[in-house]
Amino acid sequence: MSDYLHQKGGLLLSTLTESARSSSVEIDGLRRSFGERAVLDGISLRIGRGELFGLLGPSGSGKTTLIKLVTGIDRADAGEVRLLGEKMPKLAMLQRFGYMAQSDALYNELTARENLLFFASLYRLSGRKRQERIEAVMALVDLTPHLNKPVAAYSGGMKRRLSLAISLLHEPELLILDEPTVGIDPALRQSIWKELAALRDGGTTIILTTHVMDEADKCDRIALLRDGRLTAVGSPDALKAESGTQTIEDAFIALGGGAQR
Ligand SMILES: Nc1ncnc2c1ncn2[C@@H]1O[C@H](COP(=O)(O)OP(=O)(O)OP(=O)(O)O)[C@@H](O)[C@H]1O
Repeated sequence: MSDYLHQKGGLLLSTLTESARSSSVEIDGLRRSFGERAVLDGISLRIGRGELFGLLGPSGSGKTTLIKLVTGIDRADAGEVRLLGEKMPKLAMLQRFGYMAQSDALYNELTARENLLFFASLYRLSGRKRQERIEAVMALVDLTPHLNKPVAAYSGGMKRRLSLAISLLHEPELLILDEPTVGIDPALRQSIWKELAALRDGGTTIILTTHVMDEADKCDRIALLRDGRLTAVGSPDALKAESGTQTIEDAFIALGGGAQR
């Protein structure tokens, strides 16, 4: 009997470690209400390591609320989030993921370089490595000539690009991006998507929200959030097949992605 329990325990443990190893993001039974309204009404989801995962939903469906719970910025009323096997919220996890909020969290009175230096110190980057990373991320978002400008003089799109650069600064193994390409020109948007795909190919897990359907099509899997629940989760092709549609936009509408109730 004890052998049996030992074996069963071992099996359970190895299943749990396997799932922790293969999932970057584990969300279980997440609920969040504002007043009477349940914005998230029992969300459960697994996002695998090295997956590029898109979160879609009509405006007001709770995408940002979910992202804030995943990062640990906001607390759920019920349910649990684990990032890279660690229960959130956990301060030490800030080193391990990159986060780009929907509204830019930048110091306007400082230059871009000073903003990057501030975040580099939070991520304990210093010396040559810090310099290399600052140069690399500013080149990536096409802001190198504007490194020494105060952020107050940046346009909205430039601020978005700087926020993206900051989220990438410490080469995190997990990237959480809330509408990363809003206000960014098509050419630069394409190069940012190439970089996101390259990061994913290198093993980085990426979760992002988007309203842009051709971006959703580039994700490995997408989830559709509506009325507090995930109404569909799968690869773009699987969701098109499931809804009998040819485009992700039609699939989005067919699967209940129209305006919120
Ligand atoms: N702190 C808060 N207090 C009260 N209501 C909130 C709060 N944060 C979000 N909400 C409400 O929760 C709902 C979901 O908001 P959320 O920003 O998560 O939606 P979203 O899907 O990200 O929308 P969008 O696509 O327009 O960015 C909205 O009705 C919003 O007004």
